[in-house]
Amino acid sequence: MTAAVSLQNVHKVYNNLTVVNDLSFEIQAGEMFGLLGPNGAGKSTTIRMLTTLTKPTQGQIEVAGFDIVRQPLQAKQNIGVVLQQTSVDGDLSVWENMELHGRLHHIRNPQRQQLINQWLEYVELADRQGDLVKTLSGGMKRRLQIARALLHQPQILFLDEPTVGLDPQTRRRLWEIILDLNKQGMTMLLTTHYMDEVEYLCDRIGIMDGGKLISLGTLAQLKSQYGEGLVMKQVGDRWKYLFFPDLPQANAYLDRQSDKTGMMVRPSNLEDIFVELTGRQLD
Ligand SMILES: Nc1ncnc2c1ncn2[C@@H]1O[C@H](COP(=O)(O)OP(=O)(O)OP(=O)(O)O)[C@@H](O)[C@H]1O
Repeated sequence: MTAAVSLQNVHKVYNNLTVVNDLSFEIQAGEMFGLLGPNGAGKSTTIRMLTTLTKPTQGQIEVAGFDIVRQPLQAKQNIGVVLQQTSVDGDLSVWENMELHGRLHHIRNPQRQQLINQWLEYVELADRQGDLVKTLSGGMKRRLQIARALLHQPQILFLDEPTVGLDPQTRRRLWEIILDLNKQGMTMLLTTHYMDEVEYLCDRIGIMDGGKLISLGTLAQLKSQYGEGLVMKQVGDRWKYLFFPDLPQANAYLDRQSDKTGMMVRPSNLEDIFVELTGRQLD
């Protein structure tokens, strides 16, 4: 497999503050990669560098085989971007937003019209094509952003917190779209605060904290690294977590305790691993 995205020793410094600190990882073609981390971890800054919106202070980034500093235009032609702030123009119609993006990417007619139709159908917005974007719901705006990001047929899609602020049903609908695109071969990187989102969607997970990548692997790898069985022990008003390689060993530990008050056993999950790694809960 070829690396679709590659970061080598990437740093980003704002006003003497290092917000991305020596980040190195690769995303393979066709992979769905999730960057998870608390507020301020550096996820958005990483996505902004990967999508050429800001330059790394140090280090090398290649996207679709192009260096993002030396070949930003070629890199941009190969990526689609859905950022946190809904960046679709509310005073233009759905169709006009797509049309504008198509023109900016020099997609000629009739292909432009055909692609606009195709992607609006795909995200189920064809019947709203004449409506002003400001009349759409949050979920519809996000679907429009995705359709627009796909219009120039990128190989890699970057999604910065794609489901933040959406109701559970709308999140599910977006997840289905994201999974379907990935099934069609799209390489994806998404950032999120939500554990269930990465557990459901991502092949591999990178956990960031304080600008650093503190863990990287599949969910199964992370669980086997930290332990699949968990004993929770109440100490005062806090829970102490004890990891065990598997559930039977966690149960065996509990059985050996003469006083089991305030203790319980369960399989570990990503959130437990995150808390263990960072000492913090996610929002
Ligand atoms: N343009 C900027 N100038 C100065 N500092 C910045 C700038 N952009 C981001 N930062 C700082 O960089 C750090 C990382 O921010 P970033 O937005 O990348 O984190 P994040 O993991 O995406 O957080 P969130 O989940 O809240 O979006 C923060 O301390 C933030 O204040």
